[in-house]
Amino acid sequence: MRERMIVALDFATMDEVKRCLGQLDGLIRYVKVGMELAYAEGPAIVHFLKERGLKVFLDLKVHDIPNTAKGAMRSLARHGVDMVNVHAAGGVAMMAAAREGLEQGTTAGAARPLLIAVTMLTSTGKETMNRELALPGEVEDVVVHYAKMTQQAGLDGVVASPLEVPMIKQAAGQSFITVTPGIRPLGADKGDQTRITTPEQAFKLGSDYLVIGRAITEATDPARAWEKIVTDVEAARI
Ligand SMILES: O=C(O)c1cc(=O)[nH]c(=O)n1[C@@H]1O[C@H](COP(=O)(O)O)[C@@H](O)[C@H]1O
Repeated sequence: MRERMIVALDFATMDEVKRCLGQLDGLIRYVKVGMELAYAEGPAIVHFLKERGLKVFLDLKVHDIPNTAKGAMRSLARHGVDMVNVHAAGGVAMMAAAREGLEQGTTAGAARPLLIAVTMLTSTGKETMNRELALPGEVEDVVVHYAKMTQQAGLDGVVASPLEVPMIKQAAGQSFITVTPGIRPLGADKGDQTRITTPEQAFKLGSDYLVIGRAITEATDPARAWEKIVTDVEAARI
């Protein structure tokens, strides 16, 4: 189960990452490098984390014309990460091009990183989606539509809220991967997230990977926060 809990290292410097990893030493297996850290520290941060034996989800949410997305993925593949992502809203042609680029860039004999697509950001609620993004209907329906597009493009899975996982699995099959942020242990501050669940609920709903950031990284004692989540999930017998 620990292999399926990805800690979001949303920091701006290598020093902050080192401090956080020190606090979580020996506990975590999988981390996420997002835009803040990747733009500040570059590919060196990925190599640093891989050298420490951690799996890395490089979350750069590529969203561009197909040719550019393909080139971006070709470059990202060279860094030996385990998972990368695009925005499903870029469309089927863009996602298929991204996959092609990723395959071209992967070193011969090495495993291709998992390629997943962000559906509707977990910070977006129905009201915002309907009014600002001019997408009518329910968030779940749009998420499932994006999941089907993602599958059609030959990607491995999607990023969504745990709340949508059962519908995604029903539409795309059990082996279609779901990576779910929007995780908040009971009592944790919701912050900018809208579509949230507890870690226990996320696993119960069938999420393959949980992405957890501030509930761990901003805790007074990150190791204790991590262990509490693990204990709660185990107590729920998931
Ligand atoms: O692609 C992502 O990882 C992502 C997609 C999404 O819809 N929502 C979302 O929160 N994320 C990321 O997941 C992490 C969630 O962080 P916390 O809200 O602090 O747990 C952040 O690093 C976000 O960038």
